[in-house]
Amino acid sequence: MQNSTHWAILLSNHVAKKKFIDKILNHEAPIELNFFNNRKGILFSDLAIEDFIEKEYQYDSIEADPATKRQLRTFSSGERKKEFLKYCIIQNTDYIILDNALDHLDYNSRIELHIELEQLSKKVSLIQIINRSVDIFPFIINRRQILDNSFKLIHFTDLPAADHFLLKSIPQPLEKINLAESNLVEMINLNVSYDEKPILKNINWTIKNGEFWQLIGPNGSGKSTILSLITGDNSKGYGQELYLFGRKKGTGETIWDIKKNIGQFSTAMIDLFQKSHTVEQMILSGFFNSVGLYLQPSTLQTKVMNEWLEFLSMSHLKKTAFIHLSAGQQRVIMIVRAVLKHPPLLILDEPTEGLDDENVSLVTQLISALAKETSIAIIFVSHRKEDLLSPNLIFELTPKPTGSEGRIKFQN
Ligand SMILES: Nc1ncnc2c1ncn2[C@@H]1O[C@H](COP(=O)(O)OP(=O)(O)OP(=O)(O)O)[C@@H](O)[C@H]1O
Repeated sequence: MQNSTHWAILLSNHVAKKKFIDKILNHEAPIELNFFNNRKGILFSDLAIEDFIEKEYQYDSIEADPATKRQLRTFSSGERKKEFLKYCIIQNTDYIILDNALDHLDYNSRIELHIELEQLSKKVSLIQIINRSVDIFPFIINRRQILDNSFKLIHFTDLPAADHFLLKSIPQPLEKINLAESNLVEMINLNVSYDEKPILKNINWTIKNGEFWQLIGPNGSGKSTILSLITGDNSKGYGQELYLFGRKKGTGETIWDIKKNIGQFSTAMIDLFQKSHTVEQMILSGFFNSVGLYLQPSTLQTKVMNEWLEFLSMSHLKKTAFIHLSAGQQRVIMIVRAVLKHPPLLILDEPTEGLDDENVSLVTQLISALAKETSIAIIFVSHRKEDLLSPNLIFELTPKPTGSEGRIKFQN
């Protein structure tokens, strides 16, 4: 297989990625890629993985790797990628489209996948679709970028990251949530196992007011599990030394007693919203903790919403449908929705995954401003080190056969 059959294509978030990928798979690739038009391909992407999980669930079957005796949904997000790649390889297609293959993978898994794909490139053509230029595999020499839905392939240039906002101060909340406790979360010797498989072992972690944490750990080390304990969504916290906002878990609190103190963002949350809502409706719904705006906002609430839009230099987009925003703008609006009330704790689960360089800059500037200008404690979960973000503390999970151990890796 000649190297000339491998392509890296950098897509801006303005490009309708699915449509572009479907064109290639349906033998309608643009001229430069017409090598693929009479060949059979398969898509390796998060969406393809989700479809696969749906199929396994529907038929109660194990399709990806029968040897594991486990359905794909029972794996962590990183583990799922590895399993699904094995499945793609055994389908023996002429080419594989790798859609943001490195997203959600930890550092070592990225290196492993890189080596594996370089080997694989000797047997099968690869089309790497990426949003971030740093992710391009060095062994792929054909590099192009696409900036809009004309799907025109142009030669690759580095786009400068733009400064978007931050000329003003973060808008203040209507009321401050005052907590007597400075320890927002306290875990003492916390253990979690699933079906007798130990996941977390003797975790000791205290999160205080205003701290900016990054939570790291390899795929499957238990990051999502820890977050679900903090948000009150995981029942494994009962009967353990887990204190959330000054109260021991399982002492008669409601889920709302916990959740009212937390703002949360994960990419999966975007799917919960009707995208036809306008930007202002999306932000205002944060006052009512509703998925959509069903109550009339007060004058003061509207004033705060306007202040946020001004802060973001997005006032002109107020009446725009959320769906028409760029992916980065959508995330910024979702994060604003989560922090309107300046909750004591903000949880950001991989907020930059899938974004292009320009939108990463937009989102990281907002997070950085929240960390610097407010007393909101932040837990930022990411496998990437973002240049614009400087968490004060890093909590690292290290997998062991007896369950992941946790430690503070960095403190400044
Ligand atoms: N409901 C469940 N039943 C059985 N096993 C589970 C369940 N939820 C998670 N696990 C397992 O617990 C381990 C930790 O998963 P978790 O999703 O917390 O890891 P993670 O660090 O967030 O991974 P990633 O970086 O890949 O997202 C994994 O081995 C996963 O397969």
